[in-house]
Amino acid sequence: MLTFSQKEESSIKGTISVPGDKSISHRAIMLAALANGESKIKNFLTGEDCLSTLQAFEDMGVSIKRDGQSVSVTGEGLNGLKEAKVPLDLGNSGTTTRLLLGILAGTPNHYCIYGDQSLTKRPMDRVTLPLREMGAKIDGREDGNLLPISVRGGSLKPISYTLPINSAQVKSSVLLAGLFAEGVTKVIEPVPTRDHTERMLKAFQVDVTRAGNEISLKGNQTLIATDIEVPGDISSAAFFLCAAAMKKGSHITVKDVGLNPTRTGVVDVLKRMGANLSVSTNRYIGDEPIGDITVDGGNLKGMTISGDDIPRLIDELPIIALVASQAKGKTVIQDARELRLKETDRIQAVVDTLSKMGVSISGTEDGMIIEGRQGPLNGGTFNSYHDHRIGMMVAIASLLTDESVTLTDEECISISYPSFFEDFGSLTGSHV
Ligand SMILES: O=C(O)C1=C[C@@H](OP(=O)(O)O)[C@@H](O)[C@H](O)C1
Ligand SMILES: C=C(OP(=O)(O)O)C(=O)O
Repeated sequence: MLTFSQKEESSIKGTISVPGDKSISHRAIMLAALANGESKIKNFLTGEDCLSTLQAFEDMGVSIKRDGQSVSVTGEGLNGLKEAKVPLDLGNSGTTTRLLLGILAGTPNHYCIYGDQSLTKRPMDRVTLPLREMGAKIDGREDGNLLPISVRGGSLKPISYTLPINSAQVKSSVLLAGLFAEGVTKVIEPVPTRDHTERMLKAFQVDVTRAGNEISLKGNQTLIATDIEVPGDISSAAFFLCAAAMKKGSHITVKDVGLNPTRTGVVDVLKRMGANLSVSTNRYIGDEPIGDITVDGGNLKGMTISGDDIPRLIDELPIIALVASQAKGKTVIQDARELRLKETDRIQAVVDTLSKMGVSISGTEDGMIIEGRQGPLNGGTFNSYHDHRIGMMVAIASLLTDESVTLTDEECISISYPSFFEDFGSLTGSHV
């Protein structure tokens, strides 16, 4: 339990670097484990989700050494994974589960996977259905939709798969299974989703091509070990970018953050809301752009966020909803039904939390409608719903009230941002 007691007039100031990107850290361990030779990963995210990925591959016999944020992985090629002696515990991580299922589908061993209470409720048929179509034997509760799930993979045939939902996890799962299939696997994505898997496969010298919205990959290619530096996570940076944008007098810079255009929806939305924000792309690490984002606090206006914007900021929607509560006019979020299937039902959690803080907000089937109020919020005691992004939203909301805000079950924030409270303290000058 944590209590925040900032003053309403306090602004946030300073320069930070946020921890490594969660999506990229997962993929770095996975691809390095499937490669031949030693890959060194710098700035690996030591959040619990990525540690679940690391542990799962160690359990499958991959030699992994970690020293803080530096990880060395020695892969033995596509067929190098061993049968694990234990069921694989994937904790709270949807990305680990869905991407790993793609890999296990191609591996001729038997595996059992399970996770925490939240992960056990999340739908897996979005990947188990196409993976079964490719030939994997998968079983689990609700006919393979819910964990625990068991897999016996091997002898996959390629498919051409049009994503029924706009999900990078599903795209990546099918592409990773495609590495093991005889022939060319194709994934068609009607709306672009984060493309870290495709970019990183190229870094491991896999020939993966894109023509329009169709991504193709031939099976049985050799992944060549490579070194990877993980950019800062823009989804973590978003909490402080949003905080600064809505607090007048604020001025912050987040350095060395990933600027992959499939992830920068939050930057575009803040700009469209009128935020004073500048981005400089400094360099590429691997195929991923990286740079600094500076934002000054000011007046914001409401807007509609929908369609192709959604996958580019899906994890940022809780904090964007909070920003909307401080903007002038109404903000409408649509086409974000997926939010109901995250670590918790994020539409319900955001609506309940912000309503209790005094915001006029309502949930819809696929989004939220938020009336800007531009006044101080109510304090009180709030729960994270065991969802890291809801917990961080509450912490940032505490900057918008002069009443005290207490957050319970805050430990879950270390799932994606283990040093969140240090950065919060350094930018707000407060000790929590
Ligand atoms: O591929 C990834 O690394 C992720 C994809 C997104 O999920 P969906 O693919 O389910 O939209 C996102 O919400 C998640 O935090 C990470
Ligand atoms: C939805 C998220 O992650 P995952 O799906 O990997 O649990 C998230 O980090 O917000």
